[in-house]
Amino acid sequence: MIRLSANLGFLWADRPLPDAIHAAKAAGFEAVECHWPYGEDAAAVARALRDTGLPMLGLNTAKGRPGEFGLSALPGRKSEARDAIEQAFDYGAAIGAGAVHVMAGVPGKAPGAMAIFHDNLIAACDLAARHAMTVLIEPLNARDVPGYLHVTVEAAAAIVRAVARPELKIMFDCYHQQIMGGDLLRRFEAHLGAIGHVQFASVPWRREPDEGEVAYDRLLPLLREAGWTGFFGAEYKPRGETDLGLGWIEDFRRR
Ligand SMILES: O=C(O)C(=O)[C@H](O)CO
Ligand SMILES: [Mg+2]
Repeated sequence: MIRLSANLGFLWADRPLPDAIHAAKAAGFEAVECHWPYGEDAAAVARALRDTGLPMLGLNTAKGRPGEFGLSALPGRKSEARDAIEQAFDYGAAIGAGAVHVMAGVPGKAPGAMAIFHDNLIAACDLAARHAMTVLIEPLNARDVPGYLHVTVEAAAAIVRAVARPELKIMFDCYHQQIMGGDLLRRFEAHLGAIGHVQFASVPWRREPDEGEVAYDRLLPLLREAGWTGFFGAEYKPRGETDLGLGWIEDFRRR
């Protein structure tokens, strides 16, 4: 059985987060995840999670200034990066989230960026160990986010190996990795042991998974057969009202 998580950074994004959590429950999702919930009252979010029984899988560290996509690999921004990591763990712990996605940012060719990211990931892993949470890093495709520190699952896996902490895992977003070379099943299998979450959306439009070049109704069962036992995060930008585009769920569940 495919277990689905609703990414509330995109789905029902026009609603306050507690309302979006209830909408996800009503639509049949079994978990939720979010992007940057910091403007929302954590107690209200925690209450909605309790009332619906949905786990909150994760949240992102702050993006920084417009266009930055994170702070954790940027030279000269250490205190902001550490504040963003602490903020994510504080908020995540308050709502019982499972993971923090530490966003690296777009250092381009800045010297030392990888070493800076490494140090910040160690700090994040220390917090994760204290809160029994996971740290995720997510390779983002180079077309949408030019200059992002790591754009392929292979690059993310090299970082995971170098940091060598059990708390650190990869967010394998099929949308980004299809754009960065495809061959999704084989690349997923090669890195399964290092993967901590999976997301999906149509390619190239990043909309509902019932369109585009990837047959997710077939791919997700194959990822499960390959050994993935976790949730699949629906992280797409709805074509219109979120509720009107959910027909794909029924089809996927039959698989
Ligand atoms: O963009 C993505 O794919 C993500 O999962 C992150 O939350 C960053 O927006
Ligand atoms: Mg993603």
